[in-house]
Amino acid sequence: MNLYLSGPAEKVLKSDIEITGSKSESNRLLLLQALYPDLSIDNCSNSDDARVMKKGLGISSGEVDIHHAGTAMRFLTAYFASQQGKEVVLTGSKRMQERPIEVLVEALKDLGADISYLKTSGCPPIKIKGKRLYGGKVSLPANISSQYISALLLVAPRLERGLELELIGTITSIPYIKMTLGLLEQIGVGHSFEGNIIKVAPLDTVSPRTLVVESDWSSASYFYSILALSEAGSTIRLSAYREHSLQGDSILADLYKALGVDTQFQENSIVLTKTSRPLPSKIDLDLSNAPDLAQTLVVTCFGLGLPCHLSGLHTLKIKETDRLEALKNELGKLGADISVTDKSLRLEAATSINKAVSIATYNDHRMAMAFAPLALRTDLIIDDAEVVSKSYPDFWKDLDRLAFQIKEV
Ligand SMILES: O=C(O)C1=C[C@@H](OP(=O)(O)O)[C@@H](O)[C@H](O)C1
Ligand SMILES: C=C(OP(=O)(O)O)C(=O)O
Repeated sequence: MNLYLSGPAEKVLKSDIEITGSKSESNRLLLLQALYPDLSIDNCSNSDDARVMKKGLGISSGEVDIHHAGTAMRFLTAYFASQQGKEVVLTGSKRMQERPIEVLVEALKDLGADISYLKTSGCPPIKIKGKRLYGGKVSLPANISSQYISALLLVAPRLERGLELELIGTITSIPYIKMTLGLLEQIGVGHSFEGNIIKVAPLDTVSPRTLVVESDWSSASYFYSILALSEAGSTIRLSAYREHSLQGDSILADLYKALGVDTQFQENSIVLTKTSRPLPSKIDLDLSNAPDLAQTLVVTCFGLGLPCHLSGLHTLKIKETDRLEALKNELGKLGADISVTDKSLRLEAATSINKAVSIATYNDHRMAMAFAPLALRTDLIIDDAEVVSKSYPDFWKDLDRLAFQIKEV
């Protein structure tokens, strides 16, 4: 499905939008619920990634295809490795079969797991024969993906000796590790994170309780971008959000202040308002703690005609696609002067935007959603627009609520 997008006829935007639960929190809680069945989950994400996570947790033998879901692949690997008597094959999309998992597999093997590669060494598909793992100390590189660390932490309280992780190298995507520890804390798991050592204590049972997933801040980023590109006075209420979030992408509220968008926390919502504040002369950010915001931010800057330099992007090359190359190609088609390295991106101030360009999305939900706000500046076509379902299946419906003009072509 390719969609032709134009901006709303009414220039001042106003809408209320309910966003589905965070996919990161949901996939962690789904795993914790499998380990502690007394847990219940409210506002669980309706994303494909949460759906495949549930499906994976429901099997005890045979193959499960987790498509493009990085967290599901990594979290289920740790789960099945520690489930005695279960024997499964975890596979995924063509891209998933290129996304590295060796760091996690090696750490689990050090703990006694039985995991083998079925195609390419270091990547899915993998065969896992579940064993009783006892836990203890293990070291692993921390500069490739935090998901390996979260995967180990999530199963840690179920291991007899708990876990002591030594993180080697610069730790990337730290807020996601803290989110994992924050959720463990909510169910009563003892832990510490000092320097490069994380310790998790064992826990046998939890008392029955319901954990409420906050809505997804990465999904909120597209509305921040829309507001940044809209007329002063435009306002959007998003729910359900909390002022004290476990999600690192809640840094959006600060980042977009510089781009003219104010955030007010009201009960369970955030109210975003576009102000008439003057823009800075350039944006320069290190996004190693919020890698999923890179695409949104660079497209906003392009639409605003602002130069921007983003660093800390070393994880982008191994996500749903090589996001640095994808951004360079697609912004380039729109007329941007953009250059990338393997960990940074530089965009020069745009003076014009090419019209009716088709934006390829590379099986990456964030390519589709990050480019959509540009319809406020020029008509554009988003190819394979259904990719959004990986994290935000209702994205196009919600854009329609904002009166964007959307036509299937
Ligand atoms: O743990 C998580 O839920 C995630 C961690 C991040 O990945 P990396 O740690 O690989 O950067 C992030 O990009 C991804 O969307 C979700
Ligand atoms: C990188 C992402 O997801 P994952 O790694 O879980 O596939 C994402 O949602 O931007």
